[in-house]
Amino acid sequence: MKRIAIFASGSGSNAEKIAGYLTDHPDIEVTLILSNNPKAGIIDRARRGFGSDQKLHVPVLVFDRKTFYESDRIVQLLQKQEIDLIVLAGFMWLIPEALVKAFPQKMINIHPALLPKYGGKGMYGHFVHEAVVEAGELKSGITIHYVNEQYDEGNILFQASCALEPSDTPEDVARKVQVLEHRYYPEIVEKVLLNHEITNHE
Ligand SMILES: Nc1nc2c(c(=O)[nH]1)N[C@@H](CN(C=O)c1ccc(C(=O)N[C@@H](CCC(=O)O)C(=O)O)cc1)CN2
Ligand SMILES: NCC(=O)N[C@@H]1O[C@H](COP(=O)([O-])[O-])[C@@H](O)[C@H]1O
Repeated sequence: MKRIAIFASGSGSNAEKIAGYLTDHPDIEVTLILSNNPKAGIIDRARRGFGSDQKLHVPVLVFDRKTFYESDRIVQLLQKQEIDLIVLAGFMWLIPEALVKAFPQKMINIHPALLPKYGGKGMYGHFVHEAVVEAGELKSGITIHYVNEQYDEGNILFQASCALEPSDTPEDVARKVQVLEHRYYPEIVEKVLLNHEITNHE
């Protein structure tokens, strides 16, 4: 059984889609959800349960900055739980080097733009879509990549794009990008764990 830990800071719609997609999967389970935000929406989603019958209940761990950056508690916990893949799904802090090195090529992230453009520090959530609109881009999309020590610079696994209209607002872009996220992230997580081939949908 392959075991996944999901990190999320906010609403958790991607985490929920992944957990729902993998409910009753014969070879993969979502073992733990972790968040740096005690008010994150993912906490309520986990409390309600995942899957069509909301019967999948996944433990949630909330941690603070001191624990995350000044202790090895999170690394120790993930190693003890024999996590095979760490999935960042709207996690908003920099993963420290110790955690990156403890899980080499075993940590992926989804970014709501076509990297390498519109990535790096400060590029998260609506800031990304505002920059895309400001630049007059006529397409955006998603990038799923391995995580290294820097923001958004890990090897790219998958990209999918969507067309934009000149009249699109950042909110319109966010909606179009979220459709791609929910469509592809669960499948890419599964393919990474099962070593299945991944092809782009640009
Ligand atoms: N070591 C890594 N850590 C993280 C990565 C990564 O690629 N390597 N990806 C991010 C996710 N992300 C974009 O996909 C991202 C998230 C947040 C930020 C950012 O600028 N954060 C702010 C703090 C925001 C907050 O406290 O709410 C900041 O660092 O000032 C950039 C990119 C997850 N971690
Ligand atoms: N740079 C990181 C970043 O901006 N990540 C983005 O945060 C959102 C989380 O939504 P969710 O909480 O509903 O899954 C997603 O759009 C994800 O791509």
